[in-house]
Amino acid sequence: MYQVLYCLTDQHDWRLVALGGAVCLLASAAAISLFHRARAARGGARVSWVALDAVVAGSGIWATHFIAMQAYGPGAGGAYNIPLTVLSLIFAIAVTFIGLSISVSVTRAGLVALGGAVVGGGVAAMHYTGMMALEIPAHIGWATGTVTVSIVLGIVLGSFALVVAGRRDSLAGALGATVLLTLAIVSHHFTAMGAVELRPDPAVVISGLSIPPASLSILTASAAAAIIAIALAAALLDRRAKGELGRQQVVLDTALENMSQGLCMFDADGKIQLFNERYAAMLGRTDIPLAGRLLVDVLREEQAKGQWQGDAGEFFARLVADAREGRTTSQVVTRFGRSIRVVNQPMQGGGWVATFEDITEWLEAQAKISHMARHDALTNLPNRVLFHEQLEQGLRRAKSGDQLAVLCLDLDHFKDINDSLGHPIGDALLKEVGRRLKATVGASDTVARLGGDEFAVVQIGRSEEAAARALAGRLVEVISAPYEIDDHQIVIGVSIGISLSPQDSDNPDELLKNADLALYRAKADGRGTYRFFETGMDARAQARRLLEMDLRAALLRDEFEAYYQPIRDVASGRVVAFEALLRWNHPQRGLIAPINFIPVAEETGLIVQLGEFVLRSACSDAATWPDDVDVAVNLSPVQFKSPNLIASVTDALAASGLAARRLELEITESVLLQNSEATLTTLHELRAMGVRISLDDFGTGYSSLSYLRSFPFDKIKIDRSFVSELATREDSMAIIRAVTGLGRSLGIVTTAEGVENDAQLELLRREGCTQAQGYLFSKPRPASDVALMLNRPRLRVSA
Ligand SMILES: Nc1nc2c(ncn2[C@@H]2O[C@@H]3COP(=O)(O)O[C@H]4[C@@H](O)[C@H](n5cnc6c(=O)[nH]c(N)nc65)O[C@@H]4COP(=O)(O)O[C@H]3[C@H]2O)c(=O)[nH]1
Repeated sequence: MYQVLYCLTDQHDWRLVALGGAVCLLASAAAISLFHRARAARGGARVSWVALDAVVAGSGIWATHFIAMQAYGPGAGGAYNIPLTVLSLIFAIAVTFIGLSISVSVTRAGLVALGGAVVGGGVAAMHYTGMMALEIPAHIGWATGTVTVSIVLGIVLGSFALVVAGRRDSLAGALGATVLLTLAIVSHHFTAMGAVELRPDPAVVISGLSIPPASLSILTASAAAAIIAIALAAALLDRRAKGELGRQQVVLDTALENMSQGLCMFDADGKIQLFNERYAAMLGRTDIPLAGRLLVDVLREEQAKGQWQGDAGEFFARLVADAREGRTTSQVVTRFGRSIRVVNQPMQGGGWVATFEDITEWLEAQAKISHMARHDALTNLPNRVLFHEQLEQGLRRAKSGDQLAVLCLDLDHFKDINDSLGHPIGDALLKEVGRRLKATVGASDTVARLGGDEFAVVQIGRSEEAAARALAGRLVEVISAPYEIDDHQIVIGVSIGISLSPQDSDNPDELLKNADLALYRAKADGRGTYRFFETGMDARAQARRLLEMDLRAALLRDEFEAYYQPIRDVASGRVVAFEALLRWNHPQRGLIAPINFIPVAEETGLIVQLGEFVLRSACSDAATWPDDVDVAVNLSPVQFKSPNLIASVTDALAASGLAARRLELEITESVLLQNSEATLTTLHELRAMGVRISLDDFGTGYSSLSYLRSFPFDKIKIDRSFVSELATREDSMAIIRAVTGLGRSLGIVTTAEGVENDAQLELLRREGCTQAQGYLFSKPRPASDVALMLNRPRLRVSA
């Protein structure tokens, strides 16, 4: 130590030492700056930066050494061997290049230090080669211990210098590293110089291949100038790079702050490295310091404020572990009433980026879409899709003991309301029906609208027939109560079909189908009622479907024919008219009576075509009869719903040339039951054409008498059930008496149907009945038999 101090103070020119130190500091600063650039670069660019760095550092070490040697008094008389001087420069640059290459490409502090040690070794290699180049008239000896210390100093301080430089690219880091590298070079040099032991020997000859100190001064000055130039260029480049970096930073900041998502970047330890304001705002972390903090500390702080629940440590550890194992995780969390989707994406080299997206509106829209897909828009009741799911769910529960009933509901003649009062009223009615249904069923039952005027109910947990029956009865009653919609009083009935689980099936589709079949039955049985599913309904429905297909084919194949039954004047016995009765000449089944196909024809609408056929046939047949013989044709209620009725009557009359007064149309009370306003208008129009209107099957309805007031009928036809019971039931006699009396006083013709014997005819004559019709005179017969029926008073031959 003393030796080194002595060497410094007594053997060196301080001004030159200061100059060497300055050159060394400058070169170190440039070297560290270039080291940072090299670390930031990749591939070929990095190699170039390292090479430049090695040239600057190597030249700096070399220049420092030779400037310091100028300051070394004992060496003043000597010269420098050229090859060794050059070799020392090559050593300085080459070894530094190796050391820098190591430190630049690694992150582990140990390896960075190794690179620094190599650089320190380079300083020593340069120094001792440079000393070997010194040629003075003396022998140079070395104090081994001091030599070792000088090498260790260079290596250790060199390591420190690069470790500090590698830690971070900051001004403080750069300054620290510069000082350490300068110290490494300077301390090595002067310690090594302290190890020199000169033994003067004038016999030592200076070789011819040496450079005099004056020339070396020029060389070292050039090297120093080159270093300064390179240092300036590096500083400039550094500045430009920093400027570019700054601009990129601004762009990045702008992008980050204008993102609709929140973003936060964490390092491998879970420390917050970067975040945007949206992140802080979304998670309510605007008043908490975030930058550089461990996420777990932030969470704990929030927890203390009551803004975060859970085990912060465990949550944090899981996040760090997921990132370490390269797992991308995603979850939806709720913060301040908002739903936020968080995605944690691991980064290469450790750490993760978390993005936060507010998906509240998106989730709401999703929920709305899913609601719309499973609910009916008008009534907001579950639709067929959801109903099916609920039914399945109910059945699953039923399997564990509970039982259930499916009720299918259909509003009676809803189409009439829609057609006559308009769709807005129809819609309002459906809504109200839905509301009433919901209000009537039990809390655990479900109501759905399956479409149109079809509703369904699942009664859960109570499958006994009695419970389903009670509910169905209640529903019929509740739905049938009058509705007040937009100043319209509406009355509508409902038909209900019921199937039970597990009795009828435990399969949702089958239960629905069975309830539907039962509904079909309820409708066929007169509507406004409910029916339970029974085995065999399926077969009946199947038979109906076959019949429907058969009917359509029969229409095309012309298998229908009008038969005629005479109607006689009771007083004179004269045939005054014939009633047209439809028959189906089935190729396999023979002659089929209307009771077997008219209901299906009415349900399917085929009755309109059939009715037109009968009208045409009856009119053209009647046109061939005597002028005083009329023809009566039955009209179905369904035909009154068709807008073509008036036109088809007009056409039939026109085509046949039959006088309208000879045509009699028979309608039943059920025609007047439906949309009476429109029906009455049609009836009046027909009447205005000269056609006569009869009220058929009188006495079988609920308020036959009241219908007589609603329209001025030309004829009342007393139902054959009263005639057949004339002799046995007094009330039948009383009814016939009342009807004939009523007819007389109103000036309406009365016709008794189903007269089968003389006794009945005699009683009817006594009561003043105008006309009679029945097997007593003839069964319905084909048109070809009309002449026969006109000429013979009684024709018992059956048809
Ligand atoms: N037991 C008994 N029955 C008698 C007697 N006299 C007549 N009948 C039957 O009573 C029915 C009278 O016709 P309806 O009441 O209008 O009842 C008709 C009518 O409502 C309907 N119908 C028949 N043809 C047509 C048609 O062309 N169009 C429409 N819409 N309905 C028709 O089918 C019903 C049944 O017709 P049919 O089977 O031909 O039955 C006829 C006739 O054969 C009798 O003395 N004893």
